[in-house]
Amino acid sequence: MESWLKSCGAVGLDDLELADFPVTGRGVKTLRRFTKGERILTIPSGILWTVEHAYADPLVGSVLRSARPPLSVEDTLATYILFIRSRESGYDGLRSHVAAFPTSYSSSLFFAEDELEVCAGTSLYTITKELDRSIKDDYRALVMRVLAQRRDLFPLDKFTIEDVGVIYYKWALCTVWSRAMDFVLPDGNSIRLVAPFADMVNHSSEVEPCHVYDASSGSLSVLAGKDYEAGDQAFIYYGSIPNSRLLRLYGFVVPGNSNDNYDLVLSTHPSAPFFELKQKLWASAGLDSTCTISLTLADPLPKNVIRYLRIQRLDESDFAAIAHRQLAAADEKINDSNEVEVLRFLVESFCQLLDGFGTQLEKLEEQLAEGVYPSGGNAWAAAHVSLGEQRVLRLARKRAEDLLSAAESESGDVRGSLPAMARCANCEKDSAQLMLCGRCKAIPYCGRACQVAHYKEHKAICRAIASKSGS
Ligand SMILES: C[S@@+](CC[C@H](N)C(=O)[O-])C[C@H]1O[C@@H](n2cnc3c(N)ncnc32)[C@H](O)[C@@H]1O
Repeated sequence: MESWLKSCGAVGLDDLELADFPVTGRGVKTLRRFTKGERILTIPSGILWTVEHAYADPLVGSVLRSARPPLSVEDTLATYILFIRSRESGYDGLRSHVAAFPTSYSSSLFFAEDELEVCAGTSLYTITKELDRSIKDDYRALVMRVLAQRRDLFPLDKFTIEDVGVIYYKWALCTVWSRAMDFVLPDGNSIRLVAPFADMVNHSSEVEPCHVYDASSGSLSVLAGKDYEAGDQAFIYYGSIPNSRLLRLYGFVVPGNSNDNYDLVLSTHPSAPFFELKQKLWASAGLDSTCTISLTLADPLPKNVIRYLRIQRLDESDFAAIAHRQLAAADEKINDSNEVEVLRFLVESFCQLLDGFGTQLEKLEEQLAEGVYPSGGNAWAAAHVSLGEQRVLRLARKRAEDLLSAAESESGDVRGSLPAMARCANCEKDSAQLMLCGRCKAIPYCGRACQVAHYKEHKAICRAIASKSGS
């Protein structure tokens, strides 16, 4: 591959070589000192893998171009890679690059059931399962749209025998996910490319972003993201990516990843009361009736979550009261009861989400410390994804609990003392004989039967309040 790259004008290969390193596996070794910012490697336009290059291919270009509906960028690249891989002659340079791709990947897509189970409750768990299903459908659609149209270019034994084909297709997708680089062009469009040899450079969060695409020449360069001594591994920065995404796309995790997050999906059914009015309010607050908000370690409870819920939980009397004023950003609380309701709902929701994790945070930490999951293995990586998401959610819950305490004391709705004429939380009957839940001492019931009937709904918030008050 190196001689092909040099003959095509690649610059920098004499000062670099491929080598095996602990943790990252194969990577690029520097053979001399480099100062931060210095150019290490340039791969010229002609030998990059892009959609344009695939479209320009004399054999397969027109097939890819004419697919209807058009193929996605990743399907175009994956199909082109599969096509090159299947050639027995010609395309020597590209074939030498394909021959250097890993033969298997450690993306969560390839995890055994019990390995994936370790991160049950995470977004990775759900997405991986969905992806596994959708890849089979996508492959069938690809066969119909492209592969079966030209058996001469896509031979049956390598492409269209269902099980074999799906395995090849998954491999090609993982190749694109783990090796492609994305850039925004000066005209605002974006480009996804795979650059031979530059795609051998591993990720480190300790280097500055240092791979650049020159739109005028169409070449890809890697600069030194820090100072290197001869013999050091050269790195690039793949991006601020949480472990869930790293594991799905690249097949590795960074323990204690500061980019870990939890994608909170907020949605409201269109049959909900006042849905259209609420939809307008969400739009004026820059939100949508269904939105995904990323909770992060740095900002575990973004304002948009509360903005969304303030609007979602407006009732008839709120609408009457706010009709005369603009509720544009929902930045300020709407009224005391709405605020308390929003925050109680949030605390409860976070408790339920946390309850949904297959293995709780403390248990995972204990298992990792005891070496239950072999370091660097699939289950170990899945455990780190779960840890990251649970840590973010716990911070979010704590933030919501603190806000709830403040809102309750402001509104006079302080837990622990029964307001006059309070109602049973289950049957909502007024009663002078109400008793409080013995554990959280916050929620009133008219009797044991109602307390038992309400337990399923109550248990999450009960646990949260009780753990906060130490009972
Ligand atoms: C762009 S390729 C880099 C070259 C790759 N190591 C190879 O041998 O082809 C990306 C893949 O390298 C590995 N990798 C990159 N950075 C890593 C890191 N910091 N820790 C562990 N594996 C890493 C992952 O397998 C990832 O999918």
